[in-house]
Amino acid sequence: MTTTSGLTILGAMHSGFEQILTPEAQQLLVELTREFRPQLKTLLAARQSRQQQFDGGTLPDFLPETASIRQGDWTVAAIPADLQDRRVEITGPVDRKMIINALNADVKVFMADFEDSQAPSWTGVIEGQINLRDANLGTIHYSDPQSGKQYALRDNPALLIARVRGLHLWEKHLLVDGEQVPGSLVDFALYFLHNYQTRLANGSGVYYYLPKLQSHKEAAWWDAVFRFTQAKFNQPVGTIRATVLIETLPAVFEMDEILHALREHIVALNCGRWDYIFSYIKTLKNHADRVLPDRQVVTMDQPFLSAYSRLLIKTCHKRGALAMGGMAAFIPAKDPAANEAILAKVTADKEREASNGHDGTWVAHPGLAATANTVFNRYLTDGKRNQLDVSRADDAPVTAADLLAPSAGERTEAGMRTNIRVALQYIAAWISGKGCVPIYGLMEDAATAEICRTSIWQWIKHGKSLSNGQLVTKALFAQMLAQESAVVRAEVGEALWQEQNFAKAQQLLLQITTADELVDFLTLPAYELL
Ligand SMILES: CC(=O)SCCNC(=O)CCNC(=O)[C@H](O)C(C)(C)COP(=O)(O)OP(=O)(O)OC[C@H]1O[C@@H](n2cnc3c(N)ncnc32)[C@H](O)[C@@H]1OP(=O)(O)O
Ligand SMILES: O=CC(=O)O
Ligand SMILES: [Mg+2]
Repeated sequence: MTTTSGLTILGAMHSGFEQILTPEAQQLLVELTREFRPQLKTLLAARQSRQQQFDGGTLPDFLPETASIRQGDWTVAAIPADLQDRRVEITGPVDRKMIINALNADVKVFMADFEDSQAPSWTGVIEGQINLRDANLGTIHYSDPQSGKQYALRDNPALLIARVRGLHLWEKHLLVDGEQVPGSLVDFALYFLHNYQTRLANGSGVYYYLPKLQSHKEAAWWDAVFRFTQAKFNQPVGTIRATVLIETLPAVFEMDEILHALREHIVALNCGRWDYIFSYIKTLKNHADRVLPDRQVVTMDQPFLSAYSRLLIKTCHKRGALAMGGMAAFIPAKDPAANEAILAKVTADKEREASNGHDGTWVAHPGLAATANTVFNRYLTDGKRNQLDVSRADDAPVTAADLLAPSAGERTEAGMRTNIRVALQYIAAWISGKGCVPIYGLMEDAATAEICRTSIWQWIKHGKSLSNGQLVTKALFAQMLAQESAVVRAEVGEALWQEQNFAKAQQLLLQITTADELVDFLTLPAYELL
């Protein structure tokens, strides 16, 4: 259907969708797309040419042309009162029940996710906007058809921040001038339009998380999008506030520049560790001396990850921005002894972040909020809301070599087989519309699944051997994929195997892992199947 505004809507207009895709929303999408899509394409092309340099042997480094920004004396705009204390944030997809449970959890913030934990099906995207609108209005409720349990918001729910899709994702159900609209702009625009009045009436602002940026020029693009939107709705600069995930290897070398480009809108950077590990693999995919070991040993105490966390804190605090920690992928277990072990691991992870100087952290599940609170409450006593006073100014400088340091650890047959089973199950879930799933006791989302499949691709590319002496080849992978698919088929049962498109997932995993060129994001070919 092509509307009078010039937007073509290819997705079905289910009941209630007209409240989101209103004429005003359509107009905003058309204007934003016409204004910002051409530059976005240039930025995406720049990612490719920069990657060609890394593929040719160049290593990422701090940019000489922006040295004056790094050396300059400046800070970002003051942080609004309701964003000062973010000691524990829960994250999760924009399903109705999850939103209510997240906002009711014992956390300061809920990051409502259109990215790593959300498969962007048409209904998921638009229903997500309905759900967030109702959440901001305070009217959201849900009745579970299976259990009959009723869900509604508690008093003083957590603060809501929406994470939009990454710049690489397109919305195939919406066309402007015959071409797809950037998914990032769809999520941004619809969330702004349907919530800014409610949020401002409540004395707050419109808050976003921005994922997967690769350069300060992309940050400047977002800054321009914010300015355009604020001006259009006669709202002052700073109505919109952003937290930027530093979760790509190129971006870690441009943290000052990203803060500077967004200085009137930014409040924090966040260590998105899972995408960061994925990006380390992808960016350095041709560098035989930087191939990572098993995913299980790439933990935050690896030198390159420790350097990343410390430099992010130092950079943010120097500029007056918060430095958010990231996600431990553990989720609670039913068995009490197993759960105790999980809580101990989460405690250790959060302790490392808090003692480094992070201002807050993420949890994947409400059952982990108390554990994370306990750790951060010990650092935030006597009315302290954050650790902006921890400057790390006396630390030895974090160098490019520190940020790129190779990781010690084995590549094992068990590690490779686990990667296969996890990637297979995750892709099957994603193309069936579910972007975050529990697999073998861990939270798995787009970022963690990317690590699984790119690790194997890189082991094949560089002819790495496993600790048992087996050479990792395309043939070995294909053989293990067939074997592990049979294991998963037995584990999930025939009905789910058929229902969740496991055969398609198996085919896609085979294709992207044995391709000569690394596929940029698994969600790009997977989106064709969604
Ligand atoms: C790399 C990154 O980007 S990290 C950020 C992206 N990832 C995420 O956001 C992870 C979000 N977490 C999740 O989606 C879920 O925790 C999962 C899928 C991993 C596990 O969910 P479930 O299988 O439902 O777990 P479980 O059965 O233990 O849930 C118990 C209850 O907690 C709720 N719950 C679990 N996780 C969350 C969450 N993140 N937010 C809100 N509620 C949650 C469930 O809805 C369920 O509620 P109910 O008792 O009312 O039915
Ligand atoms: O988005 C978070 C990450 O770890 O990736
Ligand atoms: Mg991420």
